Amino acid sequence: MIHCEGLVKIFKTKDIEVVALQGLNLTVEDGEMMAIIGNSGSGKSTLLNILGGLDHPSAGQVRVGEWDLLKVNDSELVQYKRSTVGFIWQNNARNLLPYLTALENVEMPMMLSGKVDRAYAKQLLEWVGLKERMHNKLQQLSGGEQQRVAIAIGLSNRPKLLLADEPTGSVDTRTSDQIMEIFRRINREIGLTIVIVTHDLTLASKVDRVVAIRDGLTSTEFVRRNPGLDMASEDGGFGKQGGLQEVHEAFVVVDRVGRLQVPKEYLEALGIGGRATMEFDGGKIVITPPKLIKEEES
Ligand SMILES: Nc1ncnc2c1ncn2[C@@H]1O[C@H](COP(=O)(O)OP(=O)(O)OP(=O)(O)O)[C@@H](O)[C@H]1O
Repeated sequence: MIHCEGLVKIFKTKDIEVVALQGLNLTVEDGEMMAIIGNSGSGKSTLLNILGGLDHPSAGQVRVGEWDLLKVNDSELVQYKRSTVGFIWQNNARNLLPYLTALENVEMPMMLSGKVDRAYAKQLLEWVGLKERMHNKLQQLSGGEQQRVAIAIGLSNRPKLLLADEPTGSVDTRTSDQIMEIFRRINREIGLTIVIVTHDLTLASKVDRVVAIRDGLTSTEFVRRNPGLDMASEDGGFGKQGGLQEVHEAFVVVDRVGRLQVPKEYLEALGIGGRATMEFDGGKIVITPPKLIKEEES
């Protein structure tokens, strides 16, 4: 579904350039539900905005389905956004219209794209657990319910890919669990590919694969040890404390030409700056601080 290779995004302002993505590689399979984690400023939203067609990449490759997002023109991009991708933001509910009902809010974007499908709008609200509340005005719904209306809207154009940026960032744990349950269901039942950006490791531990971004590059991948395990139980089947390392195996990402990212903490601990020594001992690759030439000579 998604294929990024060497993806670069540079933001240029008057006097500075920020390289937000520095040659990022990422592949997401059709029907996969995965999460992207990373510190603030690591490039997560930049990546999501590019995948959502909201921002243009600077260089590299980025394909979503049949679309080449580096090459699309403006009218193709409109088509891409209408036909392929759905978006959910942390504060999506803020963009809803308080004086319209939940159902009317879901129908609104359908109207803007020229085709209202009331039966589908109702089905979406049923999927997100708002069957009984679809005729209530938005202002009569709780924050969590409004976020679920926003999810229904994100699905209203029947996307093939759903992008969610901190979708549970401003809701309580119960609503957060409900939202993850909705994602899981639509992922299973209609095979929708879902990419979730989050800071929340508990949330991330509920998906099969988590990709960590550091400084605009994919650095580590966490793959679930037991993907067959039923995730429907309250704690995702992992115990309440199910952190990433407990549930997933961590792999460092090595790109096609052999580049990998060594965590800054490791480098600092060993005092490695611009250079290091690398040795292959037949079973391991060992990176050590460079030996001083003087030492070698003595
Ligand atoms: N429009 C912009 N103009 C200039 N710099 C930008 C712009 N958008 C993002 N950046 C910079 O790009 C880098 C990556 O930002 P991005 O928002 O993608 O990070 P993030 O991982 O989503 O962070 P957060 O978790 O805080 O949302 C940051 O250094 C940020 O300051």
